[in-house]
Amino acid sequence: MKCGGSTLAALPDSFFEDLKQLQASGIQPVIVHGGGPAISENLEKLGIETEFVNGLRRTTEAVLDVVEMVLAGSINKQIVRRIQQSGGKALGISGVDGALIQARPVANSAEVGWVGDVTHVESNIIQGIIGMGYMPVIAPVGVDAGGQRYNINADTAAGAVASHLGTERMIVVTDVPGIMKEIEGTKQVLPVVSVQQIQDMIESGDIYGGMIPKVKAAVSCIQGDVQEVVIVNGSEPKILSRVLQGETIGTRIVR
Ligand SMILES: Nc1ncnc2c1ncn2[C@@H]1O[C@H](COP(=O)(O)OP(=O)(O)O)[C@@H](O)[C@H]1O
Ligand SMILES: CC(=O)N[C@@H](CCC(=O)OP(=O)(O)O)C(=O)O
Repeated sequence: MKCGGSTLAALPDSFFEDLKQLQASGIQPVIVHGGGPAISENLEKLGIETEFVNGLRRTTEAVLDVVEMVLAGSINKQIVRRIQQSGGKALGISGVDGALIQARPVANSAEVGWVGDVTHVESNIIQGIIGMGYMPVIAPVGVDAGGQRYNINADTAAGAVASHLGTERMIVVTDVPGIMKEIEGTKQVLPVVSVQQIQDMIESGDIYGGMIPKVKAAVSCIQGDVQEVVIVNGSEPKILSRVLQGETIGTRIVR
């Protein structure tokens, strides 16, 4: 599951209770989280300028310090604490620990700086945490063999984790009820979207901004073992169990 920074603060206690119940019923959720708004807030407090290039934060060494502090620090621990408060068992880890998320510079690194693409995920670490009875909560910071850190878009990191784990499904929890499109003057949630429709909607501008890395990550993981990616709003009651029960909610992205 990917939990977006857009929705983290607004997630109700019932979201974490639902998660705990899923864990207790034998389902093994794995969380990769974002935290874009909290990073921007902290950069602003420190007087460090921030800018996005095609949805990716331009990441200097100074920005990287704040990204790691916020993602692997406060945000990661906030999620762990909320799961524990609901009675669940969670263990927070960043992509740097155990070289969990291995990365290399993105193709346009001259423009965006220390932003990474995922080259490998040490999925045995995730399996080990699950094996100990804990829910892994992963911050999307990557590392390479030389010890360099990378800022990785959380959707990209979640897609790579889902692919390497070979999970059946990735749920993307965000602040909108799914992929929306204006149909006959009203904005509607599309219940199912194919890879071809996604390409058309990016070209037409119906999918823009923060939705672009989500759909790109979805397309890349459903070309592997992942069967479907579901985009949902985290503030809807019992959203995770409703998706798992097969309710028509949010947007399902299928091959
Ligand atoms: N077609 C679309 N349907 C729904 N949301 C869209 C669409 N295209 C762009 N968006 C935007 O994507 C945003 C979600 O991405 P983002 O803000 O990065 O969230 P997160 O922090 O959860 O990753 C929505 O709030 C919305 O503004
Ligand atoms: C390279 C890049 O842009 N990284 C993101 C990482 C956090 C993220 O993706 O958080 P959301 O899911 O809340 O957007 C950033 O610096 O904001």
